[in-house]
Amino acid sequence: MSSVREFAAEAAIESLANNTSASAINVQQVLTSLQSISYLKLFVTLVCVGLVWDQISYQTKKGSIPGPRWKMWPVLGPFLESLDPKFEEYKAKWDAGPLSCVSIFHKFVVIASTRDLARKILQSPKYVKPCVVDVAIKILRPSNWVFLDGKEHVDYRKSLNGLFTKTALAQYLPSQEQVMDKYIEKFVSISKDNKYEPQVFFHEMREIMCALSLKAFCGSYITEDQIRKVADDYYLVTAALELVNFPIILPFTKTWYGKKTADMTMKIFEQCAQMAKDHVAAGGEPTCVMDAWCKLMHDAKTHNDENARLFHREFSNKEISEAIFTFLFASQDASSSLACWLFQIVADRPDVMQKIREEQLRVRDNDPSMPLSLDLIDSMKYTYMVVKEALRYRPPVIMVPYVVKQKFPVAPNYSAPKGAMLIPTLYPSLHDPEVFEDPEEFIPERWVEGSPANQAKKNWLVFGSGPHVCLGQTYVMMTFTALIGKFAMYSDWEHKVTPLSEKIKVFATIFPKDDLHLSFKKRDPISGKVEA
Ligand code: HEM
Repeated sequence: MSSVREFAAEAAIESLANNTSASAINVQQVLTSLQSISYLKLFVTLVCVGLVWDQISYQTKKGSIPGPRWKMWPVLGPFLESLDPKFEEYKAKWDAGPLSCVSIFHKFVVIASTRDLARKILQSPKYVKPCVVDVAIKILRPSNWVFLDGKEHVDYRKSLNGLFTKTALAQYLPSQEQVMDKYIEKFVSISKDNKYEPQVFFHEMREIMCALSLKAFCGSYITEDQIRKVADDYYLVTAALELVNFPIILPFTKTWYGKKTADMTMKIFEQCAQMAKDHVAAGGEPTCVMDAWCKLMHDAKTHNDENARLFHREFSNKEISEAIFTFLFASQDASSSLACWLFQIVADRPDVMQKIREEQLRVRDNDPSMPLSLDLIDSMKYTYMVVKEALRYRPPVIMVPYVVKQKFPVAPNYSAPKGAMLIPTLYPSLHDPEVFEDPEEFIPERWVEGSPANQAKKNWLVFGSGPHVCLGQTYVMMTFTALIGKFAMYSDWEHKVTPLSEKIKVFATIFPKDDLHLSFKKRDPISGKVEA
């Protein structure tokens, strides 16, 4: 350390010595003062310079937008708050102004709370790209398509869109219906074991969502044991990818367990991908996403149109497994959030439950055993509106973090600096009183065709907008309409309302703060008789 100080002193002397003779006197002074600085003084000086620099940098980036006057914790900022995010604190930020800011560690974060600013950001791939925590790249692997940007991303996305069209989704329905039937039985059985006393159902909701996704993605190639294992362990991936996490994967930490789970799951997906390739090569019809992908590759060999050209190369098992993992990753938390709110709200609103039941029997001509199909789901207009309203009322994804690639003139009076995190918020536009009368009320009928809500397409930001708009949105609407319809016919569930039921807990997405207390009983869909 002392040699560093001496070197600094000598360097200072050398450069100054080249100047005038007046400076030569100063050289002596500088040398003397540098040599007399104690280690402690040097350290304190450096810290002070760092802190002042940190504040100046914050003020420059902040400009005129609302945010803490000073970085309260000069370096840490509201790091501790971000470890335990509170919905009310986010809401206060959105209410602070169309743009507001905060600083966490060295990261400067700008939050955009209006519909138009959110849309502008989501639709400006020239200036921004999705922001992921460092550890996500390690867990999802750097080779994953989801990290592509610009044209490369757009091209890859085109090849995936075909897996989630309505026609493609219809092929996955039979396997999904099996899962729905199984879980109706399972939820009743769990409740029976607990003497039909309401109990926490948060974990069960996550499990059914995982099982539904895995069946849709991998069909019969994934075994019941594998589904159970992935469903049991998946929360380790969510925990590893929290916004604030240690960027290096150390053994036995959250991120280490998350990576282990992700690797285990992708290994299973790789095996399934090979089975799907074999099935399609043998002339089999698609029954899951993997089959559909292999079929597109297979059919592309004999076609040369624009769509077929996207599949003129062989996607490896590893590549397919990584992409399928991103589908699970993107769907699991958001779908579980929607499931929790939907089951809670429908139980709390007997009028809504009754209308769903009436419709479910009507569209099936009073034959509850009629299998799910695209046309059948399309005819469930009221049930669809219930799902849509649940998504508006409690949008699972409230904000989507992006990172600024180059200085972005996001508003006439403000440019977001390169490297800043820019977060468009989705919640405020879905609770905008100008568009949604009584926005804090759950009103499925607001979505009837031609209504103001239905016409305000720009406010429908539940699934984002622009090049990264949710790939699974049609899947979500179809799956949940079918799911809540079947549960309403074949089961009767009770929700225990607690003071925390309507309060929002933020855990990647949003959940009822009391973790949802439910109890399910078997119900005869025709007579409506409930088993005691
Ligand atoms: C209720 C359930 C869901 C909600 C609320 C939701 C919402 C979102 C949102 C807000 C985004 C970011 C959009 C943007 O940046 O503009 C997104 C992206 C994405 N979602 Fe979903 N999602 C849900 C379920 C699903 C499901 C089931 C799948 C897969 C089957 C899926 C696949 C994806 C993918 C792959 C992306 C990234 C797309 C890209 O970067 O090109 N999501 N989703």
